[in-house]
Amino acid sequence: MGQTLAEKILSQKAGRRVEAGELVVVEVDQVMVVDSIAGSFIRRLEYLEASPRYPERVSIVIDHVAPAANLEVAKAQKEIREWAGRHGVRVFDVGRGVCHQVLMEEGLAQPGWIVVGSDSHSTTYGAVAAFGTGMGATDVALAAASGRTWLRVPETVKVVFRGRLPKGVTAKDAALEMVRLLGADGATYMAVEIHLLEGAEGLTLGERMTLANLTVEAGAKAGLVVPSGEVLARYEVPPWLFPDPEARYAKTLEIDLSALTPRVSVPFYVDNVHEVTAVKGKRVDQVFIGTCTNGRIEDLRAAAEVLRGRKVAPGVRLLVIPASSQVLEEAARDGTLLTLLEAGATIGTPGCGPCMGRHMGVLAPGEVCVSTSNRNFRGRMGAPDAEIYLASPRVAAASAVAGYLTTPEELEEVHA
Ligand SMILES: CC(C)[C@H](C(=O)O)[C@@H](O)C(=O)O
Ligand code: SF4
Repeated sequence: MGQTLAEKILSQKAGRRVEAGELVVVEVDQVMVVDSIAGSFIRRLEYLEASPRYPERVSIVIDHVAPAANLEVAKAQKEIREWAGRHGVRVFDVGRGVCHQVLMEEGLAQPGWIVVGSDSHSTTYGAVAAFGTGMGATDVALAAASGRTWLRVPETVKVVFRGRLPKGVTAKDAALEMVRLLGADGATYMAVEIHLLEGAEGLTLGERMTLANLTVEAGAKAGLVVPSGEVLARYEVPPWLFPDPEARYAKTLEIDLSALTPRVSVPFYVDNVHEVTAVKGKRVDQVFIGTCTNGRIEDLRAAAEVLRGRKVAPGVRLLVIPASSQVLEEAARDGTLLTLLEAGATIGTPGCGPCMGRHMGVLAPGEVCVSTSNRNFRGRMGAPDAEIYLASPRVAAASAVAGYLTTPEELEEVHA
């Protein structure tokens, strides 16, 4: 019988053929810990009187509250640096960027690897068919201490994207549509295996990251994109890392990219996805372009394209936080940054920015934010009644110019 990608990766790592439902103990290729969880992670290791078994397989990223926003955070970050120094663990410090973007740029997620992260969006590594998964501080600490972890081999949902995206429609819209169809708990503890067919293979690495990133919003344990296109060109993909035609799936879902329109996820649930036209005209106070979902150079360029020669509407704050220092450098080099600044954007330190409501753009009661991130839960960015609408960088940029939720295409019509 055939195997899914998740079954194949876990079989390789377990050294025996395994199937969905079985328990396995596997070697972990990379353990990723973020600043907010690092304190608990260190405490667990201290409690066990343990240190990382393979320090070179551990990365700590200071990204969620970076630079430190207050004394407590500053002390916690100091402890991280000191502990990492003692144990020979690498730290990506303030300004390097969002954990998932940084690990990908650093080549610390490779096809067929298992990456255990202290962060739920560790599914992002599935863009290169790495089994990336988020776990709590205790499990992550045990993975660091032993170099291994245990997993129940997940069932798999197959999601097939066919065709090419129409002009003005993005991978974010496709990802939101996937979450809508799956539902917020539609893939709980399952692997989402993404097949790109009939033109969809053209999706870039960044676009694949956006898709894999959002799979966790349907509850996925991992989101694995079948390697093709740019991934085959840029990575070494082992020959076994392709799904078998007879693999068994819990369910299959098909999405026709060529028929897609711009989407928005309406508060307070990520799967509450509608066409932008359904909520068009919603007043906006803040627009946030960034995060592990959509803070890459292509996202900043897409926003700049909409903003070129235009100004952010009076009273609207446009925050742009590049996902990494590399993205920021690239944006500085190619002029994207200047276009954003001329339009009235505020640029923040690469990292998570206000995504989690900890700093750099917290929302006041009653405020409305259009964000390119992945979560719009109640209170996520500040006040419990503040509203977050999740959309693509294009829609976010157009909304910043209009002062209300809209698409670039509708902006054109208004101005014509
Ligand atoms: C802080 C971290 C644990 C958290 C996560 O797990 O995802 C954050 O990144 C988020 O997006 O909510
Ligand atoms: S950018 Fe947002 S979603 Fe991504 S890791 Fe940071 S807080 Fe989590």
